[in-house]
Amino acid sequence: TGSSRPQRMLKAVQKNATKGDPQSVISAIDYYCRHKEWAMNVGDEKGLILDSVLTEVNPSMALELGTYCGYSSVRIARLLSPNSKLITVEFNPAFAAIARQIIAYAGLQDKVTIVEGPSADLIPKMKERFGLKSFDFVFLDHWKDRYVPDTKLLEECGLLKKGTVLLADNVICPGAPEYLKYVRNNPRYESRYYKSYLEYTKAEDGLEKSVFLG
Ligand SMILES: Nc1ncnc2c1ncn2CCOCCNC(=O)c1cc(-c2ccc(F)cc2)cc(O)c1O
Ligand SMILES: [Mg+2]
Repeated sequence: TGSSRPQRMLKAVQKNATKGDPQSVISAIDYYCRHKEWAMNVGDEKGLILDSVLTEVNPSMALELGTYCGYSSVRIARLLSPNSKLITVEFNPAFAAIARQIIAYAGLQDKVTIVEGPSADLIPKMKERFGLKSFDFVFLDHWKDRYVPDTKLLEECGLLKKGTVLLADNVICPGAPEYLKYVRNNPRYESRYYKSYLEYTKAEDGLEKSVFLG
């Protein structure tokens, strides 16, 4: 059997990016996915919005749900201050294996912890496993029908604090309509939509930024 799309993406990084240079890893993936083979990375256009929200929040502890090949893990980790950390959760072991190699190629392995398994099982174990109190920033990019249950779970597990920023990918395409209803009609969140485009396409998509008010 041949290679997988994630394996071909890793090869493109190893061929076209510079080891230890996160921006070159990001550019190599964006070039490959725009000109050779589409893949479900947050991409360069929504990636600029992610960058600007991250720079504003400057999180000490960040959580990502849905690692895929590690593109957004690299985008997030490259902007973290020293001693700040990213925990990223991936369900699919094959994706996690590629992500680990792409994150290491970017030289960001010391800032990123990849945890494999379903978010529903892992979120309740976060405090004890990582000795953390709460997250300052959460990037939701996993199964779109898990956005609401996992947000509720984060609340119930006391992993959100006043001011924690949730940023959700794909709220238009593939869409997360239940999530938009949940955060927009909820007095505990201050929500805002950033209109953009589905990665590497002209289709509409966007990010929803929701600040937890405590
Ligand atoms: N419970 C869990 N815990 C941990 N990990 C978990 C989990 N459950 C699942 N996973 C990992 C699943 O990751 C994939 C989720 N992402 C997407 O499905 C996605 C799809 C498109 C897309 C596809 C086709 C089109 F035509 C148009 C758009 C674009 C995107 O930007 C996407 O993000
Ligand atoms: Mg996405």
